[in-house]
Amino acid sequence: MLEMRDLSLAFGPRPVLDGIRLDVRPGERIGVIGPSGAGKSTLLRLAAGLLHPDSGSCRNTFPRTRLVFQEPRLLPWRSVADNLDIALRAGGVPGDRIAARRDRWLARVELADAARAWPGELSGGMAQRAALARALALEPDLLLLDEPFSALDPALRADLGRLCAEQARATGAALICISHQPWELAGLVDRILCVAGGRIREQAVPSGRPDESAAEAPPDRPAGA
Ligand SMILES: Nc1ncnc2c1ncn2[C@@H]1O[C@H](COP(=O)(O)OP(=O)(O)OP(=O)(O)O)[C@@H](O)[C@H]1O
Repeated sequence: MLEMRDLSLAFGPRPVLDGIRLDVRPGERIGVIGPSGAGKSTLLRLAAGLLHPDSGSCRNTFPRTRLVFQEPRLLPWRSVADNLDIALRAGGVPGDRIAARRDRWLARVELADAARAWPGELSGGMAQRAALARALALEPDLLLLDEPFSALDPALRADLGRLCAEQARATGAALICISHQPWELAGLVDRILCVAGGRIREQAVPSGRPDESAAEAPPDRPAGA
């Protein structure tokens, strides 16, 4: 369970987040949208424990939280396989299970043939898939996605979004995914939060691309209510 209560955080004089209340329960899949600079990444970093609020509280009792960033952040001096192995070892996976787990996840993101490659030899999309495999292989129960697919082509973006949502459904993990395209979250999330002006508001989940459904609905109720 992730529980934010009256959470506020400022960088300088202006609060980025101001009096946030949010509950995320196991199995919930949440999209986060909002204008650039509104505080979406800050919200995820607070959830991951990388930042602490100035006031209020952020309580994360999910035992395994993983945050996937916009950039892959692979260790450049280790092979793709080693990048996963190191994370799995640090995550407490028993040594005799690491190779099988790593191979299964590299296959799921179609990188089985790139296991021995260096991160510098990968395309942007391949590197991002490796970073995602590294996160999912740890079987997180809270997966935080900070626009990790934004630089990828739309088809791959949709595939990887589906993979995350399927994995979350299969394992009962909670997922929070930032996106600049609300319609991309259709079918992947149960709730959408819009971050703006330091606050979050719940917003209807679109049913598909804008040409397939009505335009995104206006905010209708406060989040956490
Ligand atoms: N470590 C930091 N130090 C100072 N200011 C910061 C820091 N991190 C974020 N900010 C500021 O806080 C605000 C919110 O940043 P954040 O990255 O959370 O926005 P965002 O909604 O994720 O934006 P984008 O959609 O452009 O990624 C911005 O004005 C940013 O400049």
